[in-house]
Amino acid sequence: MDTLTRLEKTIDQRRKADPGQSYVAHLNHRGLPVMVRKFGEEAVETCVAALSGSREELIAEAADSIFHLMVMLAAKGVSLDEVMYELDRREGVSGHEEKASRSE
Ligand SMILES: N=c1c2ncn([C@@H]3O[C@H](COP(=O)(O)OP(=O)(O)OP(=O)(O)O)[C@@H](O)[C@H]3O)c2ncn1[C@@H]1O[C@H](COP(=O)(O)O)[C@@H](O)[C@H]1O
Repeated sequence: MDTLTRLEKTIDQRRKADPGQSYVAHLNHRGLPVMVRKFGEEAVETCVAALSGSREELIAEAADSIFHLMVMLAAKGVSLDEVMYELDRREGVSGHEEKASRSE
């Protein structure tokens, strides 16, 4: 099992755990707006690290962003498979091509 699949399973198992024992449960207990805000904060911190941080800081912030994105997706009932399916669907379609097809 790959890292993201294992993380998705762990997040699913911890969602309803004791918020005092589990950070995932703590976020779920606080609700969707907090999860969304945390993801937004981590995404901005990733941008800051990309512009002015070290390579190690960028890796750490990227990991925080992915973790918080996955917590938010789980709360919305969206699976990793669905996101991977969407990426697979786009495979081989140039971003330029896709954008042009939208303006037709
Ligand atoms: N991958 C992660 C992971 N990445 C980041 N974080 C936590 O995300 C938080 C982000 O840092 P912040 O400083 O922004 O948060 P904070 O200020 O401490 O918290 P807030 O009060 O603002 O919510 C930190 O507490 C990190 O420890 C993670 N917490 C958990 N996981 C995974 O989730 C699993 C389940 O965790 P628990 O639910 O805690 O058992 C773990 O085994 C890990 O695999």
